[in-house]
Amino acid sequence: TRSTRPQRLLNAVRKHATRGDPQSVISAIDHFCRHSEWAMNIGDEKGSILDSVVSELNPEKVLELGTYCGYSTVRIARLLPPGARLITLEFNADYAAIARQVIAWAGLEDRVQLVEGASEDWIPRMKEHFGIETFDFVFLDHWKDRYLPDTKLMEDCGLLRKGTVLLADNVICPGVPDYLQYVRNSLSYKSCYFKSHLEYTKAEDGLEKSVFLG
Ligand SMILES: O=C(NC/C=C/[C@H]1O[C@@H](Sc2ccncc2)[C@H](O)[C@@H]1O)c1cc([N+](=O)[O-])cc(O)c1O
Ligand SMILES: [Mg+2]
Repeated sequence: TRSTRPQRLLNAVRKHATRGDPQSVISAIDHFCRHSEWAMNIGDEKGSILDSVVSELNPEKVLELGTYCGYSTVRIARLLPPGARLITLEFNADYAAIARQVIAWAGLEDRVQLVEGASEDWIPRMKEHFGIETFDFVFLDHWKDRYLPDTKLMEDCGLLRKGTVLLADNVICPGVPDYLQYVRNSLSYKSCYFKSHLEYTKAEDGLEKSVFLG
């Protein structure tokens, strides 16, 4: 049977990246997506914005919604101190299997916990199952119609604290209008837009950074 695009992306990582070198994994995926096959990773341009937000925050507890092949998981985890933890939720078992190998190739498995399942099922279980009190940073990059309900669910489950930062991918393309309207008008958030481009293209896209005010 034909290989899948995530499998071909993993092959490119194994072929061109150095084990234990996260930057080489990032570069191998970006090269594959620019020159071989487009894939829905955040990419290098928006990825640099993600890097600057994470570096400024130095979060201990991170949640990522939507692992896909693990590209942004590697981008975030490579910037975390060894004691920090990144929990990443992925619904699709095939994507999860690829992402585990990408994360391992980067040598970051010690600070990443990939959980298979749906965010709506796992968000309510973060406290009792993972011993998480609150998250310092949340990266949203999963199904676009889940950004808003999952944000409200995180609020209701007490997983956000004063100062928690939410960073949402694709707020222009494909777009998340209901989520944008909410974080930009709610008195519980201070929100700002980082204009950029859709990964590996010239189309406009951007990231929305929203600080929870409690
Ligand atoms: O559709 C997009 N992303 C949806 C991503 C979804 C990812 O999250 C889980 S779903 C899940 C994971 C966890 N919990 C519940 C559901 C899917 O299995 C996939 O791995 C997208 C599309 C474009 N584009 O240009 O079309 C560009 C992008 O940057 C995108 O992120
Ligand atoms: Mg995205």
